[in-house]
Amino acid sequence: MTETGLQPEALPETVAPAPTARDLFAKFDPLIAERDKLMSSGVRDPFGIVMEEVRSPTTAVIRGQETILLGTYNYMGMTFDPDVIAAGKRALEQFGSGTNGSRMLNGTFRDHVDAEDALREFYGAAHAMVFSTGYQANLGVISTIAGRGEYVILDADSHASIYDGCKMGDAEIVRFRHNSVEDLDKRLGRLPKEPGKLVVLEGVYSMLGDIAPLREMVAVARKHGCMVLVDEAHSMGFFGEHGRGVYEELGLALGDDVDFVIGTFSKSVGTVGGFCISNHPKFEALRLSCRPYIFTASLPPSVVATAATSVRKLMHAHEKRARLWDNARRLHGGLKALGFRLGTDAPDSAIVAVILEDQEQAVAMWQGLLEAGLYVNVARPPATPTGTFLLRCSICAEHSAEQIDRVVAMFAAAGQQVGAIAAT
Ligand SMILES: Cc1ncc(COP(=O)(O)O)c(C=O)c1O
Repeated sequence: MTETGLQPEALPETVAPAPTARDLFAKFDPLIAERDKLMSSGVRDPFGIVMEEVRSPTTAVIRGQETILLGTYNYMGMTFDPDVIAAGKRALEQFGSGTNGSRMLNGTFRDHVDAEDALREFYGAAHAMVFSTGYQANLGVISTIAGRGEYVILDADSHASIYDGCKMGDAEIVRFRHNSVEDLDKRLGRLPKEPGKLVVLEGVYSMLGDIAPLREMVAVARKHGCMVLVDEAHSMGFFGEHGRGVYEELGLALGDDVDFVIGTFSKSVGTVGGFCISNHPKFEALRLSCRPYIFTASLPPSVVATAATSVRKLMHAHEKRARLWDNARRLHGGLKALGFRLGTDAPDSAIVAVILEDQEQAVAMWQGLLEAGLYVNVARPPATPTGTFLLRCSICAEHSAEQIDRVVAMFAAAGQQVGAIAAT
């Protein structure tokens, strides 16, 4: 007798082999091969470099070496602001390290309400809603606002969070050619008149650092009866008189021209979190319907306290804004003079993207810069348009002119070494 009580002779003669699990990771083989290729070409950290020590908004220790940071989105250098740090410490001590719950349940603390007040002040807006990240803000707002039978119309070069927000919702998705007002007009003209439509734009597109022709885009969107959402992730703090973004810079108004502004705390604000602001009278209904707002824990009070302090300081950061633009012009001019092809002709963005021929050249130059003590971002498809390989620099108001000059010299040496520019 066996343990189960079956006689051995009662077992079927052949036992079908237990099915083995189909390996769901097989589809990742090409990615793994690419990672191995990168590593064999000398890239030590294909999953991102490690910041061993960060000493200021513009310097860190990477691979044991003091390195200039030119590839973070710390545009306004708020991460080491003493008032911001003090606010975080106060909230940490007062409320503990986390909220343990959703904003809808136990996760709204006084500092969350205060961060939303700070955003309303900053934008002069009626409503503000804080999310755990900017990614979730796009995911939640786009997927909730544009529903079944309606349309969401987006720029082909939109950020992944915008694409994912569209995919998560039930609306029909229509893409138009990057920054093309004519194409937007043409595509909107083909859609039925009745259904609700949401046009989603970005103030600054983060790969090439180019600015959207928002005035013309909004005029076209309104002509076709569309609502407009603008993601100002890469412009908040330094575009427009109050630092509200490209829409403010171009003289557009919240409400009349733009219905929703999406932003993030992870760039100029210098912490983490996302938000949406609006003057729409029914905006607060999103708190009851937006899944990425409801079904996740709220940000720790220390994080939203740093955000609120930073946002209020950014309202008056006129000197910092001026320094950031000086730095942007200095870097743009320096790299252009060396003969690099840049993402935009005009120095009107805090992102300066150097366009390279291929992945090998981009990776080799990125490595050369890192070894010389400079960190920039390397970007390639699918994050960039097909066939575009970039070394992306993002400027900080706290970079000194001397640091920018050193950066230009490092680009000259590394660019000559890989043949991206002619040797002098
Ligand atoms: C245009 C844009 N929107 C949204 C986000 C997401 O922001 P967060 O880092 O807060 O998730 C990013 C981040 O890179 C972005 O570039």
